[in-house]
Amino acid sequence: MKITFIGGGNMAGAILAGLARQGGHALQVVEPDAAKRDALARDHGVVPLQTPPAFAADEVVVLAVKPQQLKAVCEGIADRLNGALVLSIAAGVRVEALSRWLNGHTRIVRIMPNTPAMVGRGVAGVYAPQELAEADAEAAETVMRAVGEVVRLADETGIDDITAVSGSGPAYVFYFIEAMMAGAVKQGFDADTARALVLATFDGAVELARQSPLDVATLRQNVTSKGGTTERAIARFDAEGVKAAIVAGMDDCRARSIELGQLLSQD
Ligand SMILES: NC(=O)C1=CN([C@@H]2O[C@H](COP(=O)(O)OP(=O)(O)OC[C@H]3O[C@@H](n4cnc5c(N)ncnc54)[C@H](OP(=O)(O)O)[C@@H]3O)[C@@H](O)[C@H]2O)C=CC1
Ligand SMILES: O=C(O)[C@@H]1CCC=N1
Repeated sequence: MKITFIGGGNMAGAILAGLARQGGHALQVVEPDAAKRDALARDHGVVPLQTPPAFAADEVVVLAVKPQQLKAVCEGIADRLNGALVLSIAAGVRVEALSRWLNGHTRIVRIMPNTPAMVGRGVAGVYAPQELAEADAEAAETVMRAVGEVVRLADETGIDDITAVSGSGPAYVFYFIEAMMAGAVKQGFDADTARALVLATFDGAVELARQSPLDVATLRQNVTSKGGTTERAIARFDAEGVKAAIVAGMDDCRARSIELGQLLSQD
């Protein structure tokens, strides 16, 4: 597949790294920042471009700029698409607005990826409007399957839902890792050892959760001996409302996705 990314930032870089590793694709990136462009060319063999080329109907264009940059980018490529399949990874912005900005273009699929795509362990939600040819939806899934798992979403609101879970989710996990590393350093470990201990703990716990027939709550209870040490830690987390704060933060994340869509789709 010939795939051109418009925007070569964090998320595009992660997907391009995965696609390049898989091989077999002709990859291009349009990115104003020369340093980012050159790094993608050097590290992943992506053809760097300063301005969008003319596309063809058998090509894929991935819109990978910030939601606030999307309208200008769409208007800039609308008359160069020539029927190409457009995949938007932007948070919030709905198909209806994209289509309007792209002069009525309808071959549009929305995707909510996440940055572990960089190491082939992403999770992406894919929403294709019902009117779209199934082959286009499958093409979008094929692109994302190169860098991880894919979940097909029946409704566009599913993109808001999945943004709160897996799209933004890696940041929640890194936040928890950061907190545990800070805690480990406080116990006296040097930063490198703290990092190694915490990452190994995450790795092991996730793998155990994946392989075990027990549910996650039971696995947690199995660590938590009555009157023991873990119980104290969890009691403090509960008293500080950690779990409730995470759930509320995810609600806020989803609400921001909807808000972004409403704010940016008005133009
Ligand atoms: N980061 C993430 O984990 C995820 C991000 N997304 C979505 O991906 C999109 C990109 O996010 P992210 O990668 O984090 O953002 P970045 O800011 O890292 O990437 C956007 C890139 O687009 C470049 N750009 C700006 N204007 C243009 C233009 N006219 N033509 C081409 N390139 C342009 C920017 O350059 P400059 O910096 O010079 O402006 C920047 O390098 C967003 O819409 C976001 O919602 C979705 C899922 C996860
Ligand atoms: O924070 C954001 O807006 C983007 C979308 C999902 C992850 N990062």
